Amino acid sequence: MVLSPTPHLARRLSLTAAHCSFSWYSSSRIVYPRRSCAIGRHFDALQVRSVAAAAESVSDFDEMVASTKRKYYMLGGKGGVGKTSCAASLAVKFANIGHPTLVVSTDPAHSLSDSFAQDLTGGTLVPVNGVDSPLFALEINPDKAREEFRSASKKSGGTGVKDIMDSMGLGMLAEQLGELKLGELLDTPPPGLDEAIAISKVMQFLESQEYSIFRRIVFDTAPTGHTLRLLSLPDFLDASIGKILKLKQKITSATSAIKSVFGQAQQRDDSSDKLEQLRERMIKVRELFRDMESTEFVIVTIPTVMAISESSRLSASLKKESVPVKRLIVNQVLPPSASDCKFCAVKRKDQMRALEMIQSDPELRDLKLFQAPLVDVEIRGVPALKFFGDIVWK
Ligand SMILES: Nc1ncnc2c1ncn2[C@@H]1O[C@H](COP(=O)(O)OP(=O)(O)OP(=O)(O)O)[C@@H](O)[C@H]1O
Repeated sequence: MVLSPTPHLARRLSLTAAHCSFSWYSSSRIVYPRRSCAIGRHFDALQVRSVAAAAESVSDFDEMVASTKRKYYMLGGKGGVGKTSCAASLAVKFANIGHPTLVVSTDPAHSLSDSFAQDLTGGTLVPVNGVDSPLFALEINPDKAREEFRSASKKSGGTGVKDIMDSMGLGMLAEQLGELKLGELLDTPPPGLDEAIAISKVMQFLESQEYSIFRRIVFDTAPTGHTLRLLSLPDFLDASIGKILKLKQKITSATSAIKSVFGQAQQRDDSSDKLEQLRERMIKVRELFRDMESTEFVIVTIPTVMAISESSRLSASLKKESVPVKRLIVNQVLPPSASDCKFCAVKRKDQMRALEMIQSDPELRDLKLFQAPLVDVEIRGVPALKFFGDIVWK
Protein backbone atom coordinates (compact mmCIF):
# COMPACT_ATOMS: atom_id res chain seq x y z
CA MET A 1 0.00 0.00 0.00
CA VAL A 2 1.39 3.40 -0.89
CA LEU A 3 0.17 6.41 1.01
CA SER A 4 0.36 9.66 -0.81
CA PRO A 5 -0.07 12.71 1.37
CA THR A 6 -1.92 15.65 -0.15
CA PRO A 7 0.44 18.27 -1.60
CA HIS A 8 -0.41 20.54 1.33
CA LEU A 9 0.40 17.91 3.92
CA ALA A 10 3.40 16.75 2.01
CA ARG A 11 4.68 20.30 2.29
CA ARG A 12 3.86 20.48 6.00
CA LEU A 13 5.40 17.12 6.65
CA SER A 14 8.01 17.16 3.95
CA LEU A 15 9.76 14.19 5.41
CA THR A 16 13.11 15.00 4.04
CA ALA A 17 16.35 14.75 5.92
CA ALA A 18 19.66 16.26 4.94
CA HIS A 19 20.66 13.23 2.88
CA CYS A 20 17.41 11.44 2.22
CA SER A 21 13.95 11.82 0.72
CA PHE A 22 10.88 9.81 1.69
CA SER A 23 7.88 8.18 0.16
CA TRP A 24 5.46 5.90 2.03
CA TYR A 25 5.09 2.15 2.03
CA SER A 26 3.81 -0.48 4.35
CA SER A 27 5.34 -3.67 5.64
CA SER A 28 2.87 -6.05 7.22
CA ARG A 29 0.57 -3.57 8.98
CA ILE A 30 3.23 -1.01 9.77
CA VAL A 31 3.57 1.95 7.47
CA TYR A 32 7.02 3.41 7.10
CA PRO A 33 8.31 6.39 5.27
CA ARG A 34 10.74 4.97 2.67
CA ARG A 35 13.97 6.82 2.28
CA SER A 36 15.65 6.89 -1.05
CA CYS A 37 19.11 7.51 0.35
CA ALA A 38 21.40 4.55 0.04
CA ILE A 39 22.05 2.26 2.97
CA GLY A 40 23.07 -1.33 2.15
CA ARG A 41 19.99 -3.11 0.80
CA HIS A 42 20.81 -6.32 2.59
CA PHE A 43 20.98 -4.50 5.93
CA ASP A 44 17.69 -2.79 5.15
CA ALA A 45 15.93 -6.04 4.36
CA LEU A 46 17.13 -7.45 7.66
CA GLN A 47 15.95 -4.35 9.50
CA VAL A 48 12.50 -4.42 7.93
CA ARG A 49 12.09 -8.10 8.79
CA SER A 50 13.20 -7.69 12.36
CA VAL A 51 11.15 -4.53 12.94
CA ALA A 52 8.13 -6.38 11.58
CA ALA A 53 8.94 -9.36 13.82
CA ALA A 54 9.36 -7.09 16.81
CA ALA A 55 5.94 -5.66 16.04
CA GLU A 56 4.16 -8.93 15.40
CA SER A 57 1.46 -8.18 17.92
CA VAL A 58 0.59 -4.97 16.11
CA SER A 59 -2.32 -3.06 17.56
CA ASP A 60 -5.90 -3.41 16.64
CA PHE A 61 -7.11 0.14 16.56
CA ASP A 62 -10.60 -1.03 15.59
CA GLU A 63 -11.03 -2.25 19.14
CA MET A 64 -10.37 1.27 20.41
CA VAL A 65 -13.07 2.81 18.25
CA ALA A 66 -15.63 0.03 18.16
CA SER A 67 -17.93 1.03 20.98
CA THR A 68 -20.04 4.15 21.30
CA LYS A 69 -19.80 3.83 25.09
CA ARG A 70 -17.58 6.38 26.80
CA LYS A 71 -13.94 5.31 27.03
CA TYR A 72 -10.97 6.85 28.76
CA TYR A 73 -7.42 6.60 27.43
CA MET A 74 -4.55 7.74 29.61
CA LEU A 75 -1.27 8.17 27.78
CA GLY A 76 1.80 8.25 29.93
CA GLY A 77 5.50 7.51 30.01
CA LYS A 78 8.94 9.03 30.42
CA GLY A 79 9.38 12.76 29.85
CA GLY A 80 9.79 13.89 26.25
CA VAL A 81 8.99 10.56 24.53
CA GLY A 82 6.03 12.01 22.65
CA LYS A 83 3.07 11.57 25.02
CA THR A 84 1.43 14.81 23.93
CA SER A 85 1.93 14.16 20.21
CA CYS A 86 0.46 10.67 20.57
CA ALA A 87 -2.44 11.82 22.80
CA ALA A 88 -3.32 14.74 20.52
CA SER A 89 -3.12 12.61 17.38
CA LEU A 90 -5.30 9.93 19.00
CA ALA A 91 -7.88 12.55 19.94
CA VAL A 92 -7.92 13.91 16.38
CA LYS A 93 -8.28 10.38 15.02
CA PHE A 94 -11.19 9.57 17.36
CA ALA A 95 -12.95 12.79 16.41
CA ASN A 96 -12.45 12.24 12.69
CA ILE A 97 -13.84 8.73 13.03
CA GLY A 98 -16.98 10.25 14.53
CA HIS A 99 -16.54 10.10 18.30
CA PRO A 100 -17.03 13.42 20.06
CA THR A 101 -13.79 13.63 22.01
CA LEU A 102 -12.23 15.54 24.87
CA VAL A 103 -8.47 15.71 25.22
CA VAL A 104 -7.19 16.76 28.62
CA SER A 105 -3.75 17.70 29.80
CA THR A 106 -3.09 16.89 33.43
CA ASP A 107 0.64 17.49 33.05
CA PRO A 108 1.54 20.58 35.10
CA ALA A 109 3.85 21.53 32.20
CA HIS A 110 1.16 21.66 29.50
CA SER A 111 2.04 21.30 25.85
CA LEU A 112 -1.38 20.65 24.29
CA SER A 113 -1.63 24.26 23.12
CA ASP A 114 1.74 23.91 21.39
CA SER A 115 0.75 20.58 19.88
CA PHE A 116 -2.55 21.88 18.45
CA ALA A 117 -0.99 25.27 17.65
CA GLN A 118 -4.00 26.81 19.38
CA ASP A 119 -4.47 28.62 22.68
CA LEU A 120 -6.13 26.08 24.96
CA THR A 121 -5.19 27.62 28.29
CA GLY A 122 -7.65 28.91 30.85
CA GLY A 123 -8.89 25.72 32.47
CA THR A 124 -12.08 25.47 30.40
CA LEU A 125 -13.11 23.34 27.44
CA VAL A 126 -11.91 24.90 24.21
CA PRO A 127 -13.16 23.67 20.79
CA VAL A 128 -10.37 22.47 18.51
CA ASN A 129 -10.86 23.62 14.95
CA GLY A 130 -10.38 21.54 11.83
CA VAL A 131 -11.80 18.14 12.83
CA ASP A 132 -14.95 16.33 11.70
CA SER A 133 -16.67 15.57 15.05
CA PRO A 134 -16.51 17.83 18.06
CA LEU A 135 -13.08 17.81 19.64
CA PHE A 136 -12.51 19.87 22.77
CA ALA A 137 -9.32 20.37 24.70
CA LEU A 138 -8.82 21.18 28.33
CA GLU A 139 -5.64 22.22 30.06
CA ILE A 140 -6.27 22.10 33.77
CA ASN A 141 -4.64 24.94 35.63
CA PRO A 142 -2.77 23.08 38.39
CA ASP A 143 -2.30 26.13 40.61
CA LYS A 144 -6.01 26.91 40.57
CA ALA A 145 -6.99 23.29 41.21
CA ARG A 146 -4.53 22.99 44.09
CA GLU A 147 -5.70 26.28 45.60
CA GLU A 148 -9.29 25.02 45.55
CA PHE A 149 -8.22 21.92 47.43
CA ARG A 150 -6.13 23.89 49.89
CA SER A 151 -8.91 26.31 50.74
CA ALA A 152 -11.50 23.53 51.10
CA SER A 153 -9.23 21.45 53.32
CA LYS A 154 -7.89 24.34 55.35
CA LYS A 155 -11.34 25.68 56.15
CA SER A 156 -12.53 22.24 57.09
CA GLY A 157 -9.68 20.50 58.78
CA GLY A 158 -6.45 22.43 58.52
CA THR A 159 -5.41 25.67 60.18
CA GLY A 160 -9.01 26.90 60.32
CA VAL A 161 -10.15 24.08 62.59
CA LYS A 162 -6.90 24.13 64.55
CA ASP A 163 -7.43 27.82 65.35
CA ILE A 164 -11.00 27.20 66.46
CA MET A 165 -9.85 24.32 68.65
CA ASP A 166 -7.05 26.33 70.17
CA SER A 167 -9.44 29.16 70.96
CA MET A 168 -11.75 26.65 72.62
CA GLY A 169 -8.94 25.09 74.64
CA LEU A 170 -9.19 21.75 72.81
CA GLY A 171 -5.44 21.46 72.49
CA MET A 172 -5.44 17.69 72.67
CA LEU A 173 -7.58 17.36 69.59
CA ALA A 174 -5.34 19.86 67.85
CA GLU A 175 -2.43 17.52 68.49
CA GLN A 176 -4.34 14.67 66.92
CA LEU A 177 -4.88 16.88 63.93
CA GLY A 178 -1.15 17.43 63.74
CA GLU A 179 -0.69 13.67 63.39
CA LEU A 180 -2.63 13.78 60.16
CA LYS A 181 0.28 15.73 58.66
CA LEU A 182 -2.27 17.73 56.75
CA GLY A 183 -0.31 20.95 57.06
CA GLU A 184 2.59 19.28 55.32
CA LEU A 185 0.34 18.03 52.56
CA LEU A 186 -1.14 21.45 51.98
CA ASP A 187 2.05 23.43 52.10
CA THR A 188 4.20 21.12 50.03
CA PRO A 189 1.76 19.16 47.91
CA PRO A 190 3.20 15.80 46.87
CA PRO A 191 3.85 15.28 43.15
CA GLY A 192 0.76 13.78 41.62
CA LEU A 193 -1.64 15.86 43.70
CA ASP A 194 -2.14 18.34 40.87
CA GLU A 195 -2.95 15.50 38.58
CA ALA A 196 -5.34 13.75 40.95
CA ILE A 197 -7.21 17.01 41.42
CA ALA A 198 -7.13 17.68 37.68
CA ILE A 199 -8.61 14.28 36.92
CA SER A 200 -11.26 14.69 39.60
CA LYS A 201 -12.06 18.08 38.08
CA VAL A 202 -12.57 16.45 34.69
CA MET A 203 -14.88 13.89 36.30
CA GLN A 204 -16.84 16.80 37.70
CA PHE A 205 -17.19 18.31 34.21
CA LEU A 206 -18.18 14.99 32.71
CA GLU A 207 -20.88 14.31 35.25
CA SER A 208 -22.95 17.18 33.87
CA GLN A 209 -25.55 16.55 31.16
CA GLU A 210 -23.92 19.23 29.01
CA TYR A 211 -20.85 17.06 28.49
CA SER A 212 -22.58 13.72 28.06
CA ILE A 213 -21.84 13.87 24.32
CA PHE A 214 -18.19 12.93 24.83
CA ARG A 215 -17.47 9.31 23.93
CA ARG A 216 -13.70 9.36 24.10
CA ILE A 217 -11.64 11.09 26.77
CA VAL A 218 -7.91 11.17 26.13
CA PHE A 219 -5.59 12.19 28.97
CA ASP A 220 -2.13 13.50 28.24
CA THR A 221 -0.59 12.71 31.62
CA ALA A 222 2.55 13.90 33.40
CA PRO A 223 5.79 11.87 33.25
CA THR A 224 6.07 8.44 34.90
CA GLY A 225 7.10 9.53 38.41
CA HIS A 226 3.95 11.63 38.77
CA THR A 227 1.80 8.83 37.44
CA LEU A 228 3.11 6.34 39.96
CA ARG A 229 2.52 8.70 42.84
CA LEU A 230 -0.85 9.62 41.39
CA LEU A 231 -1.93 5.99 41.62
CA SER A 232 -1.43 5.86 45.35
CA LEU A 233 -2.74 9.37 45.96
CA PRO A 234 -6.49 8.78 45.86
CA ASP A 235 -6.08 6.19 48.64
CA PHE A 236 -3.87 8.53 50.62
CA LEU A 237 -6.20 11.51 50.19
CA ASP A 238 -9.26 9.41 50.82
CA ALA A 239 -7.78 8.25 54.12
CA SER A 240 -6.61 11.75 55.09
CA ILE A 241 -9.86 13.44 54.20
CA GLY A 242 -11.76 10.64 55.91
CA LYS A 243 -9.82 11.27 59.14
CA ILE A 244 -10.31 15.01 58.87
CA LEU A 245 -14.03 14.66 58.39
CA LYS A 246 -14.37 12.29 61.35
CA LEU A 247 -12.41 14.68 63.52
CA LYS A 248 -14.47 17.56 62.23
CA GLN A 249 -17.65 15.70 63.15
CA LYS A 250 -16.38 15.18 66.72
CA ILE A 251 -15.50 18.85 67.03
CA THR A 252 -18.80 19.97 65.53
CA SER A 253 -20.82 17.94 68.02
CA ALA A 254 -18.64 19.24 70.87
CA THR A 255 -18.99 22.86 69.71
CA SER A 256 -22.72 22.57 69.01
CA ALA A 257 -23.21 21.24 72.55
CA ILE A 258 -21.29 24.27 73.91
CA LYS A 259 -23.09 26.66 71.59
CA SER A 260 -26.52 25.33 72.52
CA VAL A 261 -25.68 25.93 76.18
CA PHE A 262 -24.97 29.57 75.30
CA GLY A 263 -27.98 29.74 72.96
CA GLN A 264 -25.97 30.47 69.78
CA ALA A 265 -27.44 29.57 66.41
CA GLN A 266 -25.87 26.78 64.36
CA GLN A 267 -24.11 27.92 61.20
CA ARG A 268 -24.24 25.91 58.02
CA ASP A 269 -20.84 24.50 57.15
CA ASP A 270 -20.19 24.40 53.39
CA SER A 271 -16.54 23.49 53.73
CA SER A 272 -17.27 19.97 55.01
CA ASP A 273 -19.58 19.41 52.06
CA LYS A 274 -16.87 20.59 49.72
CA LEU A 275 -14.29 18.32 51.27
CA GLU A 276 -16.73 15.41 51.19
CA GLN A 277 -17.32 16.10 47.49
CA LEU A 278 -13.59 16.12 46.87
CA ARG A 279 -13.27 12.82 48.69
CA GLU A 280 -16.06 11.27 46.63
CA ARG A 281 -14.40 12.47 43.45
CA MET A 282 -11.08 10.98 44.57
CA ILE A 283 -12.80 7.65 45.09
CA LYS A 284 -14.21 7.95 41.57
CA VAL A 285 -10.73 8.69 40.19
CA ARG A 286 -9.46 5.55 41.90
CA GLU A 287 -12.33 3.50 40.49
CA LEU A 288 -11.88 4.99 37.03
CA PHE A 289 -8.22 3.99 36.97
CA ARG A 290 -9.15 0.39 37.62
CA ASP A 291 -12.21 0.07 35.42
CA MET A 292 -11.34 -2.61 32.85
CA GLU A 293 -14.45 -1.83 30.83
CA SER A 294 -13.91 1.84 30.20
CA THR A 295 -10.30 2.73 30.95
CA GLU A 296 -6.95 1.95 29.50
CA PHE A 297 -3.49 3.24 30.28
CA VAL A 298 -1.38 3.41 27.10
CA ILE A 299 2.37 3.49 27.70
CA VAL A 300 4.38 5.67 25.34
CA THR A 301 8.08 4.95 24.96
CA ILE A 302 11.00 5.33 22.58
CA PRO A 303 13.37 2.59 21.37
CA THR A 304 16.19 3.13 23.84
CA VAL A 305 17.26 0.73 26.57
CA MET A 306 16.67 3.36 29.25
CA ALA A 307 13.17 4.29 28.10
CA ILE A 308 12.13 0.66 27.70
CA SER A 309 13.46 -0.25 31.14
CA GLU A 310 11.42 2.59 32.61
CA SER A 311 8.34 1.51 30.63
CA SER A 312 8.75 -1.99 31.99
CA ARG A 313 8.76 -0.67 35.55
CA LEU A 314 5.75 1.53 34.78
CA SER A 315 3.87 -1.42 33.33
CA ALA A 316 4.68 -3.54 36.40
CA SER A 317 3.47 -0.78 38.74
CA LEU A 318 0.28 -0.26 36.76
CA LYS A 319 -0.49 -3.97 36.78
CA LYS A 320 0.29 -4.19 40.50
CA GLU A 321 -2.24 -1.41 41.07
CA SER A 322 -4.76 -3.24 38.84
CA VAL A 323 -4.75 -0.47 36.25
CA PRO A 324 -5.68 -1.89 32.82
CA VAL A 325 -2.74 -1.64 30.41
CA LYS A 326 -2.93 -3.29 27.00
CA ARG A 327 -0.98 -1.17 24.53
CA LEU A 328 2.50 0.20 24.09
CA ILE A 329 3.53 2.87 21.61
CA VAL A 330 7.15 2.88 20.53
CA ASN A 331 7.66 6.35 19.15
CA GLN A 332 10.46 7.85 17.10
CA VAL A 333 11.46 4.61 15.38
CA LEU A 334 13.97 5.36 12.63
CA PRO A 335 12.45 4.41 9.30
CA PRO A 336 14.23 1.80 7.18
CA SER A 337 16.58 3.37 4.73
CA ALA A 338 18.42 2.57 1.55
CA SER A 339 21.24 4.97 2.30
CA ASP A 340 24.66 4.21 3.70
CA CYS A 341 24.43 6.91 6.34
CA LYS A 342 26.63 5.46 9.06
CA PHE A 343 24.97 7.38 11.85
CA CYS A 344 21.50 6.12 10.80
CA ALA A 345 22.73 2.53 10.52
CA VAL A 346 24.29 2.56 14.00
CA LYS A 347 21.28 4.32 15.48
CA ARG A 348 18.88 1.88 13.86
CA LYS A 349 20.85 -1.08 15.15
CA ASP A 350 20.67 0.42 18.61
CA GLN A 351 16.92 0.85 18.26
CA MET A 352 16.55 -2.75 17.10
CA ARG A 353 18.27 -3.93 20.25
CA ALA A 354 15.83 -1.89 22.30
CA LEU A 355 12.84 -3.20 20.29
CA GLU A 356 14.02 -6.75 20.86
CA MET A 357 14.11 -6.02 24.58
CA ILE A 358 10.36 -5.51 24.43
CA GLN A 359 9.88 -9.01 23.05
CA SER A 360 11.71 -10.57 25.96
CA ASP A 361 10.43 -8.27 28.69
CA PRO A 362 7.80 -10.07 30.77
CA GLU A 363 6.03 -6.79 31.57
CA LEU A 364 5.89 -5.55 27.97
CA ARG A 365 5.91 -8.49 25.60
CA ASP A 366 2.19 -9.17 25.85
CA LEU A 367 1.17 -5.60 25.16
CA LYS A 368 -0.15 -4.68 21.73
CA LEU A 369 2.51 -2.69 19.98
CA PHE A 370 2.12 0.50 17.97
CA GLN A 371 5.13 1.89 16.17
CA ALA A 372 5.48 5.54 15.29
CA PRO A 373 8.28 6.65 12.97
CA LEU A 374 10.61 9.48 13.75
CA VAL A 375 9.71 12.33 11.45
CA ASP A 376 11.94 15.26 10.76
CA VAL A 377 9.45 18.04 11.39
CA GLU A 378 7.55 19.02 14.50
CA ILE A 379 4.13 17.40 14.71
CA ARG A 380 2.22 20.59 15.25
CA GLY A 381 -1.32 21.64 14.27
CA VAL A 382 -4.38 19.52 13.35
CA PRO A 383 -3.28 18.57 9.78
CA ALA A 384 0.08 17.31 11.05
CA LEU A 385 -1.56 15.48 13.97
CA LYS A 386 -4.05 13.88 11.59
CA PHE A 387 -1.25 12.76 9.33
CA PHE A 388 0.80 11.40 12.22
CA GLY A 389 -2.27 9.74 13.77
CA ASP A 390 -3.09 7.96 10.51
CA ILE A 391 0.38 6.40 10.56
CA VAL A 392 0.39 5.43 14.24
CA TRP A 393 -3.19 4.45 15.09
CA LYS A 394 -3.95 1.45 12.87
N1 LIG B 1 7.67 10.65 16.06
C1 LIG B 1 8.19 11.85 16.20
N2 LIG B 1 8.98 12.36 15.23
C2 LIG B 1 9.52 13.59 15.35
N3 LIG B 1 9.34 14.39 16.40
C3 LIG B 1 8.58 13.93 17.43
C4 LIG B 1 7.96 12.65 17.37
N4 LIG B 1 7.26 12.48 18.51
C5 LIG B 1 7.41 13.60 19.23
N5 LIG B 1 8.20 14.48 18.58
C6 LIG B 1 8.64 15.81 19.03
O1 LIG B 1 9.29 15.68 20.29
C7 LIG B 1 8.97 16.78 21.13
C8 LIG B 1 8.37 16.28 22.43
O2 LIG B 1 7.16 15.64 22.10
P1 LIG B 1 5.92 15.66 23.08
O3 LIG B 1 5.66 17.05 23.60
O4 LIG B 1 4.81 14.98 22.37
O5 LIG B 1 6.52 14.76 24.22
P2 LIG B 1 6.00 14.57 25.74
O6 LIG B 1 6.35 13.18 26.11
O7 LIG B 1 4.57 14.95 25.85
O8 LIG B 1 6.91 15.60 26.48
P3 LIG B 1 6.78 16.10 28.05
O9 LIG B 1 7.15 14.93 28.90
O10 LIG B 1 7.77 17.21 28.11
O11 LIG B 1 5.36 16.53 28.23
C9 LIG B 1 8.02 17.67 20.32
O12 LIG B 1 8.76 18.69 19.73
C10 LIG B 1 7.44 16.73 19.28
O13 LIG B 1 7.07 17.40 18.09
